[in-house]
Amino acid sequence: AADWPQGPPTIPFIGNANINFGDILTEFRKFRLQYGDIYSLVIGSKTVIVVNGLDTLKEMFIQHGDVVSQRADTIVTSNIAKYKGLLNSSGSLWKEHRSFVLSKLKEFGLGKRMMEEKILKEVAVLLQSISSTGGITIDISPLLRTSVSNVICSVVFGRRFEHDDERFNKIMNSISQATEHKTIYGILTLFPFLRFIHGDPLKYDQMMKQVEAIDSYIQEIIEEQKNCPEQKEKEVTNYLDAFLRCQQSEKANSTQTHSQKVIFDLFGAGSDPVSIALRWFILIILHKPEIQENMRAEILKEVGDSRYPSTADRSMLPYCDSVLHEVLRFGNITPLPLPHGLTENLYFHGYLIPKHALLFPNLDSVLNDPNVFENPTEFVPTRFLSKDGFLTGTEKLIAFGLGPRKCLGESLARMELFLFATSMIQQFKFLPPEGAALPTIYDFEFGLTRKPLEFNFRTVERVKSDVVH
Ligand code: HEM
Repeated sequence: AADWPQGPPTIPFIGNANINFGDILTEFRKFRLQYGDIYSLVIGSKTVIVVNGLDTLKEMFIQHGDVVSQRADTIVTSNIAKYKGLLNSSGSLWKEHRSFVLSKLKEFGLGKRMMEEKILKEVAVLLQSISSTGGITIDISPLLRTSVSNVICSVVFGRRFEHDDERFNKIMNSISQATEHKTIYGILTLFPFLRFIHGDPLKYDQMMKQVEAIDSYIQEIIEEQKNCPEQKEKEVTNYLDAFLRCQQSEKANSTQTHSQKVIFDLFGAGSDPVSIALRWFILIILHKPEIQENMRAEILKEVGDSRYPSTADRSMLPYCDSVLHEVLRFGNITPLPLPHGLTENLYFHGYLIPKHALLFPNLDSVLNDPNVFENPTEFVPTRFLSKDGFLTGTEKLIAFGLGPRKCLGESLARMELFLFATSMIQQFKFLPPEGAALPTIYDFEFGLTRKPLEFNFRTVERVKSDVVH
C-alpha cells in the first residue's frame, strides 16, 4: 500500500503547528531540500500536502488536473465565500461560472482593441494624477488600486469610478484588506476554531464585517443595474448585464448571490495582484535607475513619445517585456495560492494523496529554484532575453498557476502590466523620496499575496521630443 508523503516530525496533538508560519516560504524551501518535491504536514485537524518543483507541479496539476482542481474546504471557502463565486467553488458550479466569465471576458474585450482602449483610458487618468502631484513625494498605492479596479469595473459593470469617489475607494480598500488578512489565510485556515477566542485577536469578526460591507455594496450595484429601465432592451456590454439577461431567460443555474461572489472574486483576485506587481516594478526601478533608462530608450526608439505604447508594440519592446516577466518572477506575488482539494484519493509518485488533503501548489519553489532560474535572488532585467534579443524561457514562469484552476485573468493582467508600466516610464522619471528611506527589494509583507513594504517616490516629467507618428 502507498504511504502518505513524508514530512517534518509531528508533535502529539499539535502535529506540525510549531513550524515557522512567520516565514513560511523559507520554511517550505528547507522542507523541500529535506523531503523532496512532495511532503506532508499535519496541522490541527488538517493534512497539508505541499507540491514543489516545475516538473512535479506540471505533472500533478496539468496531467491530474481533473482530480486536483477542487477548492479545499476551509474557513475561507465555507464562511467567507459560502462555496460560491470563482475562487471558492468546486465541481460543476465552478466550471459553469468559470467558463461563463471567461467567455464574457473575451466577448467584452479581452484580446480586442476595446479592452486596450479601456486600459489606456485608466493609464491617462493615472498619469494625470501623478502629474498633478507636481513631482512631490507620493504614495501610489491608492491611485494604482483605483486605476486597476476600474479596469475590472469596465468589464464587470460597464462603468468606471472617479479617483475621488469616496465610497468606491473605501470598498476597494476593504477588498484589499479582506484579501490580505494574514491570520485568516494562515492560522485560521488551519485552526478554524481559534476564531471563537474572546476579543477577536485574530480579527475574524472584523474581516467578516468587511466582507459583509463589500457584499452589500456589490449587491447595491447589481440592483441598480437590474432596475435600470433600459436593462431589458439595452445592448449587453459587460459581465453583469450578460448575467442578468441569462438569469431572465432562466438559462443560468445560478442565483444572484453567485454572481455577487463572482464579482467579489474578480475584484479581489483581479485588482490587488496587478497593482502589487506595478508597485514591485516601481520599487525595483527606483533602486536600479539604469533599468528605467534602458526601457525608455527602447520605447523612444520603437514608439516615440507622442502616443502611449500599445500591445501591438510589445514584440518590438523585448527588453521592456523581459523586465516585466522578471518583475512577475522576482515579485513572487502569489507564491502559495489558496489550497486545492481532490475529488478522490490520488496515487502519485508512489504516494497516497488523501482526498481530504489541503493541496498547496508551491509556486515559489519554481520562481526561486536555482535549477530553473540561475541566481534567483537577483533581479536580472535581461533574464528572459535571448542573445539575439528575443523573449525566451517564459514558459518556466508559472506565476499564474497551472492546470484547469490557473488564473483566469492572466492575459488581462499581462496587458495591464505592460500598458501601465511602459507608459509610466515613457512619461516620467522615477526618483527615490527626498529625506526618507526606501524599503529594499528584499523586504516584503506576506498575507495571501507577497507585496513590497509601503514606499514613497518622486517623479520628474520627461521633456517631450518632437517625434510624430
Ligand atoms: C499579476 C497579476 C496576477 C497574478 C500573479 C495572478 C495569479 C493567480 C494565481 C497564482 C491563481 C491561483 C491558481 C490556483 O488556484 O492554482 C489565480 C487565480 C485566479 N485569478 Fe489571478 N492573478 C493575477 C491577475 C488576475 C486578474 C487581472 C484577474 C481578473 C480577471 C484574476 C482572476 C483570477 C481568478 C478569478 C482566479 C481563480 C480561478 C479559479 O479558482 O478558478 N487574476 N491568479
